[in-house]
Amino acid sequence: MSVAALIVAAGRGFRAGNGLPKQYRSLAGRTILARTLDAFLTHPGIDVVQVVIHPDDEALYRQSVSELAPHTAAHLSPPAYGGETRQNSVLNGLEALGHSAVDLVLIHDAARPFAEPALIDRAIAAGRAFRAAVPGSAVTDTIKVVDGEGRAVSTLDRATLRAVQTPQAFSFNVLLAAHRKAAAAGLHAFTDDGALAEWAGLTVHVFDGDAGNLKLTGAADFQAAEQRLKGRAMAYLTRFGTGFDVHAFVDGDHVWLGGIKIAHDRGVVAHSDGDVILHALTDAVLGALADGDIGTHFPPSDPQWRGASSDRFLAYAVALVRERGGIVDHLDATLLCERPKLGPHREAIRARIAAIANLEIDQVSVKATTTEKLGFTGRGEGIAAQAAATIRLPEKRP
Ligand SMILES: Nc1ccn([C@@H]2O[C@H](COP(=O)(O)OP(=O)(O)OP(=O)(O)O)[C@@H](O)[C@H]2O)c(=O)n1
Ligand SMILES: C[C@](O)(CO)[C@H](O)COP(=O)(O)O
Repeated sequence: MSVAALIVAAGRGFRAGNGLPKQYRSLAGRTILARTLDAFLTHPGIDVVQVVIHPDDEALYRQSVSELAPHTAAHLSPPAYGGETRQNSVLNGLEALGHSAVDLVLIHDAARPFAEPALIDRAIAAGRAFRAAVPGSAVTDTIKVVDGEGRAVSTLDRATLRAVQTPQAFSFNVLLAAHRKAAAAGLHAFTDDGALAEWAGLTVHVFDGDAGNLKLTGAADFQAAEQRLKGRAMAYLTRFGTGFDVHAFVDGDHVWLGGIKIAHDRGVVAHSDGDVILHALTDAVLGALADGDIGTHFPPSDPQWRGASSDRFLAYAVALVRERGGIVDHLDATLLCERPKLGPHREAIRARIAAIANLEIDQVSVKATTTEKLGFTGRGEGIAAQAAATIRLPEKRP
């Protein structure tokens, strides 16, 4: 049985304000969408993850995916485009998934980044048992029906009410048929798939939700989520890693430094593009993770890394930190050579490293020193860089 997660991320987030669609806002250094995707991509019960995005958000989507570890992101299907309403977006995602052999589908809001593995386990089990199942929690407020003037019309029996969340689990074919039927009937505004399934005549089972599975809707929700992650930050351990890299000079007309191509009267001998700053930084991040070095992850014997842009090495190492629920706090590199001079390129290099690692520029430092004409760098035989990375890793995965 193949289980798919369909993540709807095509909304505009009007109620949250802030301009940026809320699923692409950052929470403690990581976008909400990356957090949501990670929960499903790393769950062993999920075989395929389909995301539905707004056509204007391609670049934002790619940025969020770059925060995932590459081996995790490999399980993502190409994104589908959403529609005017959440319901339309779900239908588009189901149609996109229709080409894979999916039996059970979990529909989940991108705006709910705190879905715990146990909740996903419950959704899969209930979906298998009941064909249509939604997570719900008892309500603690008294709920009143009001008229257009704000007057209470009636008070509902709280004991019969449940506040419903996602992920909602359905037999794939059953939900797709119900969605097509609703669209054909001109109905497009069901606020959840459970309601649409009820309309289509299905019996929808309610299983235990999770009070922590917050949907980020208004500004206050973002503050609460930040607070929650700050609370978790108490349980983070700071780790520090160092890196060092050398390349020999040969005939050539440029060098790559910190992801920037710099005209020079020498080139470097390298399997990749020979960017000593990015290589040293990659090793520093891997060092902080205690997870081997650049050669372990990108063997020089592997022809696919010949001439490779070193951007991907650093992006990969940073994604590993984030995949483990960690945060990169600071990257610092020192270039060792007589020439080229770093000064004219320093800000461009800092900006480029910040973009590769998805950091603010004030989290990136780049410095340089000559070695007073001593040693191989002093004689102009080669170029070197050393680097340090400060990261935080959770004692317990968030
Ligand atoms: N046309 C839409 C509308 C919503 N969603 C997604 O459905 C989820 C729940 O919707 P909501 O929280 O209402 O998000 P928005 O529609 O973005 O918010 P708002 O109503 O404030 O604009 C979100 O992950 C949102 O991206 C979607 O994929 N397509
Ligand atoms: C699907 C949902 O999250 C269940 O609580 C909710 O109905 C989505 O509502 P929204 O208005 O699209 O945020």
